[in-house]
Amino acid sequence: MEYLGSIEKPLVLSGCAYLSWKIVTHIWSFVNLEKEPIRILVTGAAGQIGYALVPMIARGAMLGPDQPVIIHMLDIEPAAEALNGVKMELIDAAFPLLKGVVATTNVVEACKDVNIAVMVGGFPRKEGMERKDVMSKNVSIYKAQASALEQHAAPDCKVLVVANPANTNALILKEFAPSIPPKNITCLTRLDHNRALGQISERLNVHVSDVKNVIIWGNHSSTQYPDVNHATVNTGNGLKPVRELVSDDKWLNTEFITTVQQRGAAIIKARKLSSALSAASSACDHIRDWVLGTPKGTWVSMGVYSDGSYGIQPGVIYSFPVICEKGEWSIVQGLKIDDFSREKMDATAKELIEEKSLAYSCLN
Ligand SMILES: NC(=O)C1=CN([C@@H]2O[C@H](COP(=O)(O)OP(=O)(O)OC[C@H]3O[C@@H](n4cnc5c(N)ncnc54)[C@H](O)[C@@H]3O)[C@@H](O)[C@H]2O)C=CC1
Ligand SMILES: O=C([O-])CC(=O)C(=O)O
Repeated sequence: MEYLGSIEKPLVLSGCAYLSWKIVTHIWSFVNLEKEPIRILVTGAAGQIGYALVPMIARGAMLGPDQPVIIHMLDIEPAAEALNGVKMELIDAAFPLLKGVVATTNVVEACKDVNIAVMVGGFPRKEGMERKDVMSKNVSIYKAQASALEQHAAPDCKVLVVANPANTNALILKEFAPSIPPKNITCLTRLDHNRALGQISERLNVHVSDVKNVIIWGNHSSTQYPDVNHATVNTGNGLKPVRELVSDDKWLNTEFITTVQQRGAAIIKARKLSSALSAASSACDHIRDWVLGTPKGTWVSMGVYSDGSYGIQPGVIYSFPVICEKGEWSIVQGLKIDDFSREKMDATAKELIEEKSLAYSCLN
């Protein structure tokens, strides 16, 4: 600056200061720019999963801490008063991200312009029942709600079916909403995936976030196959295969599998109610990863329409390992499948094919 005279120097300095101030305010205006709210439908919102799920969504657990949301809640007429109570509590909790609440028993109003639909509404199974025992009651709900979603939701709406039998309800929804792209219809097996991570973490006494890449194949039922053949643990000294660390194939091939398969029943036995907080939390995980992407090197399990990968015939919603990027899931390809896995993957596929024909017979 030596070459500047006493008049130019203050002018240049104040010019620089002005420019810096402009840059800072410009960046700040971007940082502060509030995103448009996303509309999220929760059906069965007056039920126990709904009651756990809506505050998680309103707190940002599903779409992140800077994403405003408008929650649409649907339930049936007998639950209208309870639903209104949930709405009152959402207002009372003064969630900063919550920009609006629609609480209704009208399916058209509920589906209007929603970007994400979490379908929890239905009848839960009770102690001693299999998930397919609630089939006849629930598939007809999913047939009816398919057309409402197709006609009134946002065109790119992402759908997650939670209510049981989750895979088959999702399939019925897909079949009766032909204009919704099949890739936008999924079902929840993330709870099973998280349960498998939890069991490994307990067994190895490592933190659950250090365990990754378990797989749930197939149906969200007692035939599902929780597979650890590709799972790893971050030991702090690199990634090690779960099989090597557990070093007990007998446990991994028997008790581990049945514990995960039967965990829903164990919760029902203990609580006399089905899993609600873990189901709600896993539903948030499912949508968050789908919309915002899976972390690099990590896959998750999602029930998606089979494209024939791993020899699973198209025509069923089957849980696969997926990675998500830019709002799209894709099935992880090329994993080696041994004979033990093959048999279990086929058994759960067979159950889904049977469930499909049972579902259709319930609808006729
Ligand atoms: N995929 C998964 O990982 C899990 C699935 N589930 C399933 O989720 C479903 C919900 O479970 P909970 O919340 O415990 O049951 P819940 O009985 O407490 O709540 C279900 C709600 O759905 C409502 N509902 C019934 N018919 C409806 C309709 N046509 N439209 C809108 N709402 C309707 C009910 O009035 C009730 O408020 C069950 O089918 C259960 O088996 C439960 C846990 C995990
Ligand atoms: O077992 C049930 O009926 C509820 C459920 O789907 C689960 O907890 O996984």
